[in-house]
Amino acid sequence: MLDLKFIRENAGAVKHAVDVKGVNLDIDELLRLDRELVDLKQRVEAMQAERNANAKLVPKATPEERPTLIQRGKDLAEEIKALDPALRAHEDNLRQLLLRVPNIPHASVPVGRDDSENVELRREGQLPTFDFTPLDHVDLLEKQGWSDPERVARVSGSRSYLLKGEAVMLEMAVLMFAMDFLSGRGFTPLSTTALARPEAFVGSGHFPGGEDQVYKIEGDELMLAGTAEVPVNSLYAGEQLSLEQLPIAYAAISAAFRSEAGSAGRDVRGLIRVHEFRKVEQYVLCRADEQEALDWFGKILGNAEALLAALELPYRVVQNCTGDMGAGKVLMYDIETWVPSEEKYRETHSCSYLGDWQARRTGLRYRDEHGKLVYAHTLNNTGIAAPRILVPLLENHQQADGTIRVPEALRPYLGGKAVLGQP
Ligand SMILES: Nc1ncnc2c1ncn2[C@@H]1O[C@H](COS(=O)(=O)NC(=O)[C@@H](N)CO)[C@@H](O)[C@H]1O
Repeated sequence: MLDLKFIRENAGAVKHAVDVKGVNLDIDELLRLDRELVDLKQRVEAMQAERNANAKLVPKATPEERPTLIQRGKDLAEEIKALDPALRAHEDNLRQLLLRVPNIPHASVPVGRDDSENVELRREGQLPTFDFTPLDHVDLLEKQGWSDPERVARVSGSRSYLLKGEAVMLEMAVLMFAMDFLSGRGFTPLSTTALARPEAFVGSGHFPGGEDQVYKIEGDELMLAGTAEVPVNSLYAGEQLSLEQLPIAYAAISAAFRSEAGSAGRDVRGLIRVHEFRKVEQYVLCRADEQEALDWFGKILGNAEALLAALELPYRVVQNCTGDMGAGKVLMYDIETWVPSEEKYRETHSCSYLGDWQARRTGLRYRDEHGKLVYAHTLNNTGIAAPRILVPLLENHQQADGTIRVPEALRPYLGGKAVLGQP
């Protein structure tokens, strides 16, 4: 959400953001509604002023004048009350529109319609060469008896997954490694629920618009978040944080649930796109200072890159174009990790800076050095998401006999093993 004053004074920039982000919103309609609401509020204030002035006359009035004055006071009270529904309706309509206003993209963001126009910034790591025919992750899991896709599909349908044996230890090892790594870099570990109230989805910016991605619970207002970003972003909603409490930096591990509505037919095989997964999420809440926030952007991006480097996985960093960054982002980079079986880089991390757009809709404020209440800036990036990360992990480190070489960094989490699986 942007400041209404900012929208009034920068309608052109906001309309440009609406246009380049492909948001379906009429800013002129919003500004018209805003003006109507201002007029309505001024009318009510004028009537209240008249009513107050009128009330002061009553004690000084003569017995003849008093009834008229008292009646006038009652009439004014009725007229003010009669305007209430219109005032409330206008405020609600305006808020609904404000929640849809996109953030202004950073000057460096390439204008584009969709992910095909994202810009590759750099590639890191050597692509693997195999002197044998490599298997894809589904066949590797099958070969090692680490999966049971038919049985789990019978119980839990498509986009479900079950890991068995050492693949389970690998999944937990990579998540624990990420938590260890991030807490070593000053991120406070959190283990959070994925359950959250609808307001938390509004606060993060997933609502309005992303309702169809979220699993709801019959008869319960709580919903299942697709990322710990949703509950974590609302932990401090409505509080007045102190400067001493900032910056807040969390490494939050949670389950993540996604309906993947609209993804029919995409990535239906294997572990890339499932309904429930686990994610270690990097979340930062800092002062409303773009330079400090951009430094944090570099840190959380760098953390993810360092994790991938430690896992000895080749990847590339892309900058998301305006059409593939979502309404709330100022700046967004995806990290895509090499998947040999597809001979493609596939997204494994998504790093975002949202300015005060989330803070404004969540109510995340702090008292600055002048004692002024200021909306904070927020950022987030994936630390590690499993099982998706297992796809490049298994495929890049597979050996000719179908066993998996364990990257050095993970060995301490796997009892020192250098290889997983049986030849
Ligand atoms: N359906 C899914 N199945 C498995 N992994 C997924 C799924 N959806 C997303 N992920 C993983 O979660 C990561 C982050 O998801 S995201 O929507 O791109 N971004 C966020 O959720 C942000 N909060 C940053 O983590 C993705 O890069 C991917 O690695």
